[in-house]
Amino acid sequence: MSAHPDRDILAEAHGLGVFRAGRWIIHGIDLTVRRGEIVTLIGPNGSGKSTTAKTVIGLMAPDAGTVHRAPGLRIGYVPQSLSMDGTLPLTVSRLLTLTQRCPPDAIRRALEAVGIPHLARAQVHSLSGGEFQRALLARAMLRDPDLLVLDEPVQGVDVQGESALYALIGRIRENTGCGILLISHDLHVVMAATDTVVCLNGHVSCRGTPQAVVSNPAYQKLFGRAAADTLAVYRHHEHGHDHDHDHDDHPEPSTHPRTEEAADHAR
Ligand SMILES: Nc1ncnc2c1ncn2[C@@H]1O[C@H](COP(=O)(O)OP(=O)(O)OP(=O)(O)O)[C@@H](O)[C@H]1O
Repeated sequence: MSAHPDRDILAEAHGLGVFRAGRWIIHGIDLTVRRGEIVTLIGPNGSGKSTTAKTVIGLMAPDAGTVHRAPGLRIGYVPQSLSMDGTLPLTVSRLLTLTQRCPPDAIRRALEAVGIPHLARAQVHSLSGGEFQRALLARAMLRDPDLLVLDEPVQGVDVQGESALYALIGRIRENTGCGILLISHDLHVVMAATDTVVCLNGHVSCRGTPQAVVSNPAYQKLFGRAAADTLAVYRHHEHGHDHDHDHDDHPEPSTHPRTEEAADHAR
């Protein structure tokens, strides 16, 4: 973390609330993403992860609270789903330039960065799930974002592919210094790759480092059996990697290792 943490803030939300169809689908959410930090929103289906992310980046207007974004902030966003007509001929290169103009060299570099330079001319509908997610990531990176927002980036990807994608996301953070807001409802893989986990259930149930969150009763209550499994996996993971982490080859988490329980006033 730099000596000027406030200058590193890319986006910050206070007391965020979104009211739809007669109810608060999220409320009272505080969230900060800093340069070089990976923040992961986890929570069950319908817990408000996508709504929170969309509000933070300005795609949705909040009905309560405030959002501050750094002036001139460049955002790369990979939405949860992208409906595409499978019959439409569309190459990967063209997918990358549908909504933005960029030179062939930039396309090549973006595809290289996500490990699929050989697929530039492939048809999008022929890609595997993992290749498609990588292509979407390349598309978001073409904007040279300060803040990369990835809504369920590993959906449709097998377990091995998942780890590879999270490793890639970690490398993107290290190589570009961007901040990353990740959304996920899977637990252990994403948590290991994260600085700060925010556990949502309409409101913030708990937050902190992955270590702090997995031990938090609010997290365990929200995820039940899956939480216990994560705890076991995470401890195993941590233990298994202790010796590697003696050398300072991983950046320190960029937020304080705190665990915070919000008042449980949901709904
Ligand atoms: N425009 C809307 N009008 C009414 N309800 C909405 C609207 N948008 C979202 N919701 C509801 O708000 C809740 C939160 O939705 P959101 O997509 O943010 O959840 P999520 O945590 O991302 O879920 P998932 O894990 O299933 O992707 C859901 O119950 C959803 O049905």
